Amino acid sequence: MTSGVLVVGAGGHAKVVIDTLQAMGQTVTGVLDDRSHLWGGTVLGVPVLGGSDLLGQAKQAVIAIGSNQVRQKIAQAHPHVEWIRAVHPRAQISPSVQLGPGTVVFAGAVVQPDTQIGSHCIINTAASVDHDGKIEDFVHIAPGCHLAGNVSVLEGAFLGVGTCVIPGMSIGAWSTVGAGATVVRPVADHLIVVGTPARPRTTP
Ligand SMILES: CC(=O)SCCNC(=O)CCNC(=O)[C@H](O)C(C)(C)COP(=O)(O)OP(=O)(O)OC[C@H]1O[C@@H](n2cnc3c(N)ncnc32)[C@H](O)[C@@H]1OP(=O)(O)O
Repeated sequence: MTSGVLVVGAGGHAKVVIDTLQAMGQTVTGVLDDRSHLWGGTVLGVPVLGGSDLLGQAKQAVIAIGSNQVRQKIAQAHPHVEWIRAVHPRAQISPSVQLGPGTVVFAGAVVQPDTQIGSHCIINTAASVDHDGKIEDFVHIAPGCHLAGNVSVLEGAFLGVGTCVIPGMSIGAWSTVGAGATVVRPVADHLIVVGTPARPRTTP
């Protein structure tokens, strides 16, 4: 069993996860990535040890991959791993907030009272989730998003950078909200919406 934390994924998102874990005082012992050309390299000075099959040796790990589908697949394939939370010391999280295992919250993010955040979510840099939010598993809320009170984001949804959501809205499962959109009506499952007000993207 490897001591310290393993990080799965060797891309840009992994750099921010490693930086966040180190800011918490955690020791990150290795990075895992299935792209074999990265093995033997480093990410922020942390060695890339091999592929995700090495998770079998992990005690604690975080999945640092932006794709919501890929995080779900890896988490489901490795139920024995202790998925830890990575919460930057300069994120502000109300004590009443519930955070699921494997979820990461980056610097400058604010999560207000009685919000529930599921497993393997990403609350990215300087995003805010206001009171009574319900964020389900495998959601990614990108940098600078602002969710007003009582917003629900269902499993696997992705909110692009700078999204705004008015109070009480629901974002459907595995939906995508384009960068800079303003959500003023509920969004159905498996939809891509863009713009202000956000509307389903029309394809030519
Ligand atoms: C730290 C980090 O980096 S975290 C990562 C954060 N990432 C993001 O925020 C990315 C968000 N992604 C987007 O907004 C994307 O543009 C998506 C998902 C909405 C659409 O992506 P694609 O399917 O590749 O769309 P594509 O680029 O082909 O554009 C298709 C059309 O939609 C329009 N469009 C794309 N994105 C948007 C948007 N956010 N708002 C308004 N219109 C948009 C394009 O202008 C284009 O219109 P046209 O056909 O009239 O020229």
